[in-house]
Amino acid sequence: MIEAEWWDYDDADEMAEAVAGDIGFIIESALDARGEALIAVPGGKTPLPIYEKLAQARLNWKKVTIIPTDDRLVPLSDEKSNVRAIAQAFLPTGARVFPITSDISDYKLAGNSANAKLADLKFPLDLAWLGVGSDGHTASIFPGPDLDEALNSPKGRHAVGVMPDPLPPEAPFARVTLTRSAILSARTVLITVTGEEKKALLEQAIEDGQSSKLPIGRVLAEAEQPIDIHWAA
Ligand SMILES: O=C1O[C@H](COP(=O)(O)O)[C@@H](O)[C@H](O)[C@H]1O
Repeated sequence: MIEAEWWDYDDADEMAEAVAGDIGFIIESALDARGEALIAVPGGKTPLPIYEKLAQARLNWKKVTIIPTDDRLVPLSDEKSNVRAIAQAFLPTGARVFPITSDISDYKLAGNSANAKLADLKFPLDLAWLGVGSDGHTASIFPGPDLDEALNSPKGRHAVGVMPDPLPPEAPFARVTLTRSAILSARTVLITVTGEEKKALLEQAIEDGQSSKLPIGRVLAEAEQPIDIHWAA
């Protein structure tokens, strides 16, 4: 049974303020408890105003490592690169922004390389912050030949390479993504979405649970922790 708590806002600005406050608190608690924080943040467009607010928080950013939940296999200079937007927002704070892609075009090898890079970090994540695509993907867990590996890789396998099928028109690239086990081992899991369409999709995915056809439903179905879902119209 998925335990989800919804937080509704009138607009994206109000949501950005509230979510940045919550994430700031999560980071501060991790710094107090362990002296460092490791968080994964989504790419795409929805999180951009939240990055901006969060980057204004007064935190000991030098002890914070930020990784993308997933990335597109494009050069770091490409505006579709998730880590590029994360770096633009957070490098000025002094945080460590950790790319999970490299210059490897074979997506399976790129996934292995991301997994090897992530072995240098201290999991579990303090936060897995997820977005949801209008097709129901989350991170870069998509329908296609790699769905099973992304969902069912064993504990300790943090990342895999994926080829979405169909390719999403807004960013038609092979990807690397955190696995479901890496996401769900996080101390906190938080979702941000906007718009009525994604709200309805997420409600249906939660209701369907294990039998959901959508990656977000399949990920959440295995969650043992309560999930906070922040939604703005
Ligand atoms: O391609 C991606 O899409 C999802 C959703 O992005 P959004 O702009 O529709 O919120 C995102 O969470 C993921 O990280 C990204 O690679």
